[in-house]
Amino acid sequence: MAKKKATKNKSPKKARNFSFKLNRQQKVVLGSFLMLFGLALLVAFISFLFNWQADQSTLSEFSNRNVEPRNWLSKFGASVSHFFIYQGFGVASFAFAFLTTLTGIYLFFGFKKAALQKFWFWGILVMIWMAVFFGFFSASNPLLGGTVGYEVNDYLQDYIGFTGTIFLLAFLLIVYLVVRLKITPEKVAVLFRRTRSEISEDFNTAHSSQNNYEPEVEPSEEKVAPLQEKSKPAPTPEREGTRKEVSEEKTAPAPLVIKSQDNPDDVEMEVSTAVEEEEEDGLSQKLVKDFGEFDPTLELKNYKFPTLELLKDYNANGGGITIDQEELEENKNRIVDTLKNYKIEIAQIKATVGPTVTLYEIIPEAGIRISKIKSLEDDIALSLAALGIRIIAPIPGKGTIGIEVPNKNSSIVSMRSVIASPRFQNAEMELPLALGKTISNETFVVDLAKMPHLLMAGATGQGKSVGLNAILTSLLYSKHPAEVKFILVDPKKVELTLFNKIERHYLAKLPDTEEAIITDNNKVINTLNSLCIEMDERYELLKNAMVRNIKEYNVKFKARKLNPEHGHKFLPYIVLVVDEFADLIMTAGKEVEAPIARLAQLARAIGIHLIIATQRPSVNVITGIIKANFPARVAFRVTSKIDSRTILDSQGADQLIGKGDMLFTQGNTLIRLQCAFVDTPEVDRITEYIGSQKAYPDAHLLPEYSGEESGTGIDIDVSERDKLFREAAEVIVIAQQGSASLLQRKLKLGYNRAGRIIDQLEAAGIVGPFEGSKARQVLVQDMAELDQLLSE
Ligand SMILES: Nc1ncnc2c1ncn2[C@@H]1O[C@H](COP(=O)(O)OP(=O)(O)OP(=O)(O)O)[C@@H](O)[C@H]1O
Repeated sequence: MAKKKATKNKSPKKARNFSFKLNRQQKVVLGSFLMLFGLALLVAFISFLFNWQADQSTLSEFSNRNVEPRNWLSKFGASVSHFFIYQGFGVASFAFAFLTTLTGIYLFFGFKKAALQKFWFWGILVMIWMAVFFGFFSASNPLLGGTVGYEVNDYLQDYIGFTGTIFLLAFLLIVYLVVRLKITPEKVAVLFRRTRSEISEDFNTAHSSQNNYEPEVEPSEEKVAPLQEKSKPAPTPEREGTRKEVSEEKTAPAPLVIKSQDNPDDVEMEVSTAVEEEEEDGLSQKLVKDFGEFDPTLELKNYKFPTLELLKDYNANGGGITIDQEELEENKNRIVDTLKNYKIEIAQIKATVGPTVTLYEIIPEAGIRISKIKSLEDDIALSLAALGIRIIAPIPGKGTIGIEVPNKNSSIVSMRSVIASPRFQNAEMELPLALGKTISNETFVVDLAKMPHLLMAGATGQGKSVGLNAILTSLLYSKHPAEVKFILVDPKKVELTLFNKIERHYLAKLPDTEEAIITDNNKVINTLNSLCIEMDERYELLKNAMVRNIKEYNVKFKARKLNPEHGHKFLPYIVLVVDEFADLIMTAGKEVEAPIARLAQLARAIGIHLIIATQRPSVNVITGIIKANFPARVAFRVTSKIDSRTILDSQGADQLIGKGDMLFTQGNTLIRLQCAFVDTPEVDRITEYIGSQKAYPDAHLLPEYSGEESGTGIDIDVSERDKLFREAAEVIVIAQQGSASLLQRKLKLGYNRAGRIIDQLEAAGIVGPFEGSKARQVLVQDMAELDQLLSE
């Protein structure tokens, strides 16, 4: 709109009214004049350097046509040069000739004028500086500093002395280098380092004599680009200077050419439109050029990722998978015999030995019904005298039937082995999780960002907590503290405490809370609601940045295309981990279910991911709405087929053997995995290693959420008051303490009901508004006052 308006206003008619607005022809004429005039000055100045003494006597006889100066531009050249060089700025006057020529070029080609103004501003300052600098030597050669240089230098020396003048000039030089050429000590250091490495590279490759000046420029320029991409310090000042000019020259004429082709008569307004666009886009490029890409890790730039040595190597002590030929043969024979008893002939059998389970793949003879084999599950288990046999009929995508038989001696899948595996190390994922190893002993890595939430279930002691630790460890080994934040909910109070050590690196919490790890279920509600606010804020940022997800947003932010002054900031991923979800649902019910469902439905695009673990995978814990939004699920061993169905929508989890044996699904197929094992001492070492490093001043703060209870104007109908309202009021007034937990204890209420009564008491004016972690103020002093209030 604005552009259109500007374009419309600048009609050619109007433009003609302003004498300083030149049309294209005028610009070309004036440009060519200035170019040639600048070149003439250059020629005259050069000639003056050689002939100034001989020509000096001719200056006073300008009108005498018989006098012929030696200057290549005759009388004009001698006079102008004398004026600029001798009486003016000395050799620094060459800058004037250069600036004039440059102005001509800009007008001739129609480049944008903003850059030109800068050239003149800085050019004149440089000219004066050089004149004063050369003023030191004017006594031996008056051409060096010119009269201006000599006089100013002399003047300065009178007042601040020789040394003072040198200091002043040195300071001005530094100002120029820093402000104009943007040279900083860091950049010089980088230049120095790079030049050194380039020299040694050149030395190593031993380029022959072809390696003259020109080809050398190319490769070094090429090297600059990737360096900048990687947000490393900017290129050398000289190169940067030239790059800037080149880019200005390259970008500026482009619109002109297009416009002049489009509409040759109306060049002026077209050019001004183009400049507007240029500057918008140019700013981010310039910022990236000047400061490199935004680096979110800069604040903790010396942060060191935990090393592999912190993890125990279980395979070092004779661990690892051992193939027991005898056991394999025995199991094979039993499978074949059992099936034979039921008249099922086998065409082929193949075994794949995994860490805890061996998969026997069988191809039955033609004409055998798969359901028949499936129904023999218990019989096969009986004949093999083994627990945890699972029959997969057929194995998806393979056309075979799988029988999984637990190994007599299972081997531990160490966290170290999965973290060190190339699959994890080279994973190009946003949030890689090394969950464990598959039955064919391949490391299994998934991207939490793609899941986008994970539901975990398993009976007590089957490996859930180890699984959660493995997930958190994976993220600690792959993500910088600036890139991911955890919110840990641990009602058991003991499982995740170790992560307290990394509070100021990796954890997020509500403002004004002391502990980052949430152990109180009541506080979870506030955190979840605060996360919903964070989600809404992030969506707003994404909308303003016109991107669809957090990845695109952060890429744009790193490229400095989003202005932090407009509220934009680098967004870390947020991973919410709830260790005992059943407990939470029991105490807070709908109040947690609603925000969890909302987050699960909407948070995927903005980088909030939920990992929810539960011992009791019953339908009132994992409700339909939660299940629908958690397509990725992990089941450790559960106690019943019904539990298995609740979590996986199919049986199988009840046939697992425990100790980290698990089934993973992200849709249709079930994958059997042995979870990576990470022990408490290992987690302790990792968190200690991270915690001992420099941290942020505080944990990542979530948006403030004051709690719904604080809602002013709670308007509750008297008829809707709880049956226990009066008793509750009495308890509160007697104790003079307005807390829901007091009501819970005294009246044996659930948290929800107690909270509702507190709301009603607030509406009745008996207690004050919600005050964060403090109990509410009781507004009624004694029972008499309460009686009076209630009778009213
Ligand atoms: N991946 C694994 N590999 C080997 N052993 C494991 C693995 N996971 C768990 N175990 C064994 O099982 C034990 C119990 O695991 P864990 O504490 O994770 O169970 P849990 O499901 O969290 O139990 P609870 O719900 O009672 O906390 C561990 O101490 C460990 O000995």
